[in-house]
Amino acid sequence: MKEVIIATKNPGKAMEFEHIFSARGIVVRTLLDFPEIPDVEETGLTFEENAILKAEAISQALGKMVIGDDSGLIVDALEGRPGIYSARYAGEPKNDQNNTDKVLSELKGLPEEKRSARFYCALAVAIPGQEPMTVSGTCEGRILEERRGTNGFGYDPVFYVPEKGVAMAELSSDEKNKISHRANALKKLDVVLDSILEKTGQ
Ligand SMILES: O=c1nc[nH]c2c1ncn2[C@H]1C[C@H](O)[C@@H](COP(=O)(O)OP(=O)(O)OP(=O)(O)O)O1
Ligand SMILES: [Mg+2]
Repeated sequence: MKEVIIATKNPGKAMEFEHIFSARGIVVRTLLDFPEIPDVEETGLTFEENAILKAEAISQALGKMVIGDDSGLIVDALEGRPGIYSARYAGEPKNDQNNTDKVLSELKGLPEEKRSARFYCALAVAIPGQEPMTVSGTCEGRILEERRGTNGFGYDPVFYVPEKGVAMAELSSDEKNKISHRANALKKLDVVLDSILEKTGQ
């Protein structure tokens, strides 16, 4: 059975990767399966740098091909914040509820046309002894005035997806996994992933 290791401790991301890869007969393992591996410090200044930091640290620790995901929410009215600091926007320990509350309160009273935002996902592929490669994907939308829906994770309840007419957290996982920033980034990996799996024998 083919296997892909994702350098994440986020259960929401883990579920999405499992969902997308299982359709192709690939088993996903995440850091939730390796609790002994310490956290990777996200000291990069871009999503790509952080995705590489995560992928390379875990690839080195396990001696295998590993994919890192660094993602977040970019809000135009906030000059791109929370951006790479999305996970810890309202401080540490990270808390989705507090993070979304902070964005909602910062945008309070702002009219719809000024609430544009996008999700961004950078994926890095690290293979022992090789230079890492990255791909990215986005998903355009706007910030709602209050939470809607209970699916997904993170900022999904406050992110309106115009093409669907609902909040991201109101989409089924099937629907989200067709249009999300993560899915869009993964589509760009599609072409190379099969040959990588062949070469690494994973
Ligand atoms: O599809 C998404 N729907 C809603 N919110 C999302 C999504 N994708 C990323 N996000 C938010 C969650 C978190 O606030 C930040 C990611 O931060 P990020 O450091 O990449 O992930 P994380 O710390 O949760 O787990 P890990 O680093 O172990 O992969 O952006
Ligand atoms: Mg993180």
